[in-house]
Amino acid sequence: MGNLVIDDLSMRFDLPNGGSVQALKNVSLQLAKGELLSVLGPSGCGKTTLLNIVAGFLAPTGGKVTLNGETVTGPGPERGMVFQQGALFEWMNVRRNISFGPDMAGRPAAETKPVVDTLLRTVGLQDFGEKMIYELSGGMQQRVALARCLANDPDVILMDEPLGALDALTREKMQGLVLRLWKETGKTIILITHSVEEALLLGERLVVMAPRPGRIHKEYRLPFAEMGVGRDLRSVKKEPEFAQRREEILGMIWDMEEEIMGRQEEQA
Ligand SMILES: Nc1ncnc2c1ncn2[C@@H]1O[C@H](COP(=O)(O)OP(=O)(O)OP(=O)(O)O)[C@@H](O)[C@H]1O
Repeated sequence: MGNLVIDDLSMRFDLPNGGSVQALKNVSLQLAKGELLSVLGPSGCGKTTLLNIVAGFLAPTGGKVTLNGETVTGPGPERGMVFQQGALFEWMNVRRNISFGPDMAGRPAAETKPVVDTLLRTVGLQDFGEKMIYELSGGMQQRVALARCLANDPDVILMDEPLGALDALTREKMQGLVLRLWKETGKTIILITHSVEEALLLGERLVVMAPRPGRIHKEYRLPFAEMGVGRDLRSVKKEPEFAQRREEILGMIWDMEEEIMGRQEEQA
């Protein structure tokens, strides 16, 4: 039995004009503790909706999510979320951003301080604890977001395009950090990305979703995340199997997008 069970999820949004959108239909997935799943798919295939249901921000119209046997009915500290950007508290320094969850939970400062010190070192920000968020680069801000999430010691980390706003070089460094954190912490991670390369590099499992209705189109089990731990990720991308998978998945998503365009032209 998986640690996180997504069981036959469906989500229909009712629209003000009386119509509705079937954002997800019969999506099932099981993640064992410590698995890293990346989710790819064309725009509108329900990736964010899926993550928001697992986070407990949205209630599904069908099916359910359970974590360690408990049904998810709302947000909870055992499920941490890392967004693309903008979710940090600008008016607090780095240290206070990271300790926010434990502070809110009423943990004593003397207990939290060493945890924050360790996390600052883990994400390479040991000299930046007293800085304000606006003094940091985008990559550093995402390091804070990761540390803040880890400070709550969640069982599952949900990442919605966490590296999407970063420049290419910073993004590559951060991909290495995500892999290292995954291995060091043993957390279960679901990562949404629009980048096929990122999904291949970081996902030991990868799900490609299809739109209208949002559903699982294909699932892979991949060796690259394991290969990439502690290794230059550019060398992983040079593996022949990596290039082959990249072309296969790019072609799959291209075909889906062509079909969506075709349908939109028919409707116009
Ligand atoms: N609150 C809402 N009300 C109505 N429709 C919604 C709502 N949220 C999402 N949708 C619709 O559900 C579908 C799935 O949206 P979702 O944002 O989950 O897709 P996505 O794969 O994350 O897209 P993207 O890659 O562009 O972020 C889309 O057609 C979207 O318009």
